[in-house]
Amino acid sequence: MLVVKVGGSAGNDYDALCDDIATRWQAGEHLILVHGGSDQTNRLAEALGHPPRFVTSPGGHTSRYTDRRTLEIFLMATAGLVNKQLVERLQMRGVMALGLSGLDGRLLEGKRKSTIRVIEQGRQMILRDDWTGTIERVNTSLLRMFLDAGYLPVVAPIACSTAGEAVNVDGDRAAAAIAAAFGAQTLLLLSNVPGLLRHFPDEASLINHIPRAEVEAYMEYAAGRMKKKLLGAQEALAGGVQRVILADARIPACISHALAGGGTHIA
Ligand SMILES: Nc1ncnc2c1ncn2[C@@H]1O[C@H](COP(=O)(O)OP(=O)(O)OP(=O)(O)O)[C@@H](O)[C@H]1O
Repeated sequence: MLVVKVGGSAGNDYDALCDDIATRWQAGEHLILVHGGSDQTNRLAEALGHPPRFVTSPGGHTSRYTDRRTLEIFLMATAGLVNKQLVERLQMRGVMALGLSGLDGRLLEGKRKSTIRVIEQGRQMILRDDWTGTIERVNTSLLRMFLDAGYLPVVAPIACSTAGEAVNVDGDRAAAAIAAAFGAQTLLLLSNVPGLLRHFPDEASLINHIPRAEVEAYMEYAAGRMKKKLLGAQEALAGGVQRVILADARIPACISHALAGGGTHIA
């Protein structure tokens, strides 16, 4: 089983990705696709007059502040447009793709954090009306049912809280939870960079290999949301996934390229 997560930031080539997926799927490979939606969420938020706001936790992780209106915009853009654009591309290539969010059938279940601690202008603050969460359970039997029936699940990173609310969850960590729940051999985190760069944005400084026990030490090279990818990698490996690859989704045959040694391999 291969779990692939493609980012939603600008620059990724979804057509090339779907070409590669279709070839692999038609050759009989089982895979699950998870995706992000940052760029479309930002555009829609601007268009609707509710611009995005990013906050930094005391631990240094950056995330989208998700008040109720932002959650609704995130649902429209990510579970709506991005999810259906991927499903459409896969269907056009003959793949029986099925779009879902983690809310549907409690595919991804977890805890909502209704308040979050953030650092703003050097001061710690508490923000309320937050609709983000962390995943605690993956409904593997539902995903397995679709896979066994010949469907390729395309999953948007929204989870269902224990109380049944929709919550925004991180896409990389959602993919990690799914990969761990399935005991996947490989988790592929594709985005608009070649992998972890020692000197971002210098692409010649790509780090090819990170020993699994040393991920923490490499956090110092990751700024902003790249930290979440390393965190997701750590969670996947701790959950039994054999290797995590951070690789480029802007190039043709991006999955094959990554599996053949491209990107940053963590194992
Ligand atoms: N050391 C680094 N190496 C590579 N990228 C880095 C590094 N530090 C920070 N980054 C940033 O991380 C970004 C990738 O994370 P980002 O969250 O934007 O991707 P994404 O997976 O497309 O998002 P989403 O799934 O939320 O839509 C890169 O575009 C880059 O700006």
